[in-house]
Amino acid sequence: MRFTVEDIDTSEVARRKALYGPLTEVVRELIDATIRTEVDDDTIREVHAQVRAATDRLRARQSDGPFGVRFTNDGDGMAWGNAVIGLRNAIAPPLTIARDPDGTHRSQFVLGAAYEGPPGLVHGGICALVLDQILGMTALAGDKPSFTGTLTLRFRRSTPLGPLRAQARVDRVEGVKTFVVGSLSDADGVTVEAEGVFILPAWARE
Ligand SMILES: CCCCC/C=C\C/C=C\C/C=C\C/C=C\CCCC(=O)SCCNC(=O)CCNC(=O)[C@H](O)C(C)(C)COP(=O)(O)OP(=O)(O)OC[C@H]1O[C@@H](n2cnc3c(N)ncnc32)[C@H](O)[C@@H]1OP(=O)(O)O
Repeated sequence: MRFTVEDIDTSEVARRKALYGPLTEVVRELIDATIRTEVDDDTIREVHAQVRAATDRLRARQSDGPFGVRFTNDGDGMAWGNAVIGLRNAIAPPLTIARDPDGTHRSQFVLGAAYEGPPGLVHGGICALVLDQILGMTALAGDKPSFTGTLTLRFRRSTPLGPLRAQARVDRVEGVKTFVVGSLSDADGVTVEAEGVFILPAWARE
């Protein structure tokens, strides 16, 4: 598993965020534009060649596999490849997840055309993706890893594409198992309810 430490300080983290964040954002826009564009065929072919060329330039030097979760010397986690929150992942919406003093985790975000399932509605698997992440981060205690054992969802009504909110809180802890509850909501209230059992794996126990 790729948990690694990078020997970098806060200013280097900030420099990398300022460099890679805008690249990811423009690729995210490219994904949306690819779905929604109605320009003429020649323009599509030209843009295809330009994107191919840009991709080849980025691949001139790249890592062998996924980004992994990297920690700085200060112990800050850089989950920059993460599918939900990753700073360098254009597939990630991305979510910024804040923690209240009472431990509740919350996020407000917008899911656009790239997350569609039924017409105009969020794909059920995307609802699960977002909820797995926020419940999973809520379950994390200190630097202990916590893996989703079971995630149960109740889709109460359709989730429209657009502005949404998610929240999660720990319900109870039983030994190595943390039970977390949460929900996804639109402006009219809850659309999906979630319950998760997150487990400190055997290999990470003292
Ligand atoms: C990903 C964690 C990273 C953490 C790093 C920290 C900081 C990083 C910085 C930023 C964080 C960024 C992202 C992380 C946050 C969220 C990510 C979302 C979470 C995920 O996306 S994660 C991927 C999907 N997830 C898996 O890929 C798990 C595959 N699986 C396994 O790795 C094992 O299967 C495991 C570990 C689940 C259990 O294995 P094990 O050997 O440790 O468990 P063991 O047998 O000892 O059981 C102990 C007790 O759990 C009960 N139990 C066992 N399995 C259960 C189950 N499935 N459901 C309910 N209860 C279960 C038993 O019944 C017993 O209960 P009891 O004690 O009462 O008898």
